[in-house]
Amino acid sequence: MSRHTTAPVLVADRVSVGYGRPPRHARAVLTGIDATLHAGELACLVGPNGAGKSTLLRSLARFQPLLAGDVRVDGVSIAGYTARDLARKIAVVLTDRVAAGQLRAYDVVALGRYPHTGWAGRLDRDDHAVVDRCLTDTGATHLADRPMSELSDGERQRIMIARALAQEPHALLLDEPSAFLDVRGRLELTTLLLSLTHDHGLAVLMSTHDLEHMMRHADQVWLVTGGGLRVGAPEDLGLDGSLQRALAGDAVFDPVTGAFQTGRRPTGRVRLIGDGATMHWTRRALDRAGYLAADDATIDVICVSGNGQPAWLLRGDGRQHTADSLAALVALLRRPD
Ligand SMILES: Nc1ncnc2c1ncn2[C@@H]1O[C@H](COP(=O)(O)OP(=O)(O)OP(=O)(O)O)[C@@H](O)[C@H]1O
Repeated sequence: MSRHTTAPVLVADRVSVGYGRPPRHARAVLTGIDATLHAGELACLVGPNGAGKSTLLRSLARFQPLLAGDVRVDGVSIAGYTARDLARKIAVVLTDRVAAGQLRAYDVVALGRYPHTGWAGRLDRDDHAVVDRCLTDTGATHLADRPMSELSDGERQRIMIARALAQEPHALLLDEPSAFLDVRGRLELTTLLLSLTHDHGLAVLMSTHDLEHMMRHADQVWLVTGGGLRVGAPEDLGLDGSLQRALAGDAVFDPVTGAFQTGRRPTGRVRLIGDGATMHWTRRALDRAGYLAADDATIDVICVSGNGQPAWLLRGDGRQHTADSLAALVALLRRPD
């Protein structure tokens, strides 16, 4: 499928989710949700702790009943699917630990084929090929023979994603899939999800607290705010202040860098001169140390190169020093002479 496939796969129509029995004993966590997940789209579900992200994901996949409204997948209400047919449409990776006993990782991924196999659950050659492919795609081939009970959190997460992919669903819902992954694992997961969505047309909705990932890669953000949901491109939600209001608390969302920063006020100002990577990391070090880069500041910090090594010249207010590291530069700035 092409990168620009935009057919709606999952549509939430005036949905309320929560706990208890409607109407009298229900406690709604989120209400009035209208949202559409499209083929070929990576959507990130974000919001503060306890806002209702897991509850929404579980409800969209019919793991718990809706309090109101309807969810349609490929045009049909989820209430109208058999469990087996729904599993061909939606796969879910939750954070709950599964009791896999002494099952090997391969067997767990093979369980993902259940919507496609006969009642006996016997896998044919094509099914095994799918399982192998899903293990390869998730970088988990080397784990295939290991018992699930012996896997690390990150390794188990890969297997659970492989299992979900083995269902060959149209929509994949993941609850904080990167929570246990190391830096390399996170990058590989991002690459995998972008390939599944943009190259193969899968619709993916994942909850995350990794805002940098969201800002960089999400086609759409599902932002939980005020007991409801606001959907938009990450940049639009950054520009109109929605991310700041919903997520930042005391932190400040910098609409220029797309990053969240603490609400600490800068303690000094410098004029920063330089370019490239040295300039980038210098700005970060100064920012962390509480110095704002401003063109009208009376102290210059000049990024220079000495013998191919970065170095810095600090000049102004009657003093001039050089520093051979950013730590030294920050120490000089803080020195009260
Ligand atoms: N089984 C349950 N019964 C009743 N209330 C629940 C149940 N599970 C969660 N809740 C409540 O529903 C609300 C939303 O919880 P949920 O786990 O969906 O939030 P979340 O956005 O996923 O949070 P986090 O970012 O911390 O994972 C919370 O107030 C939580 O206490």
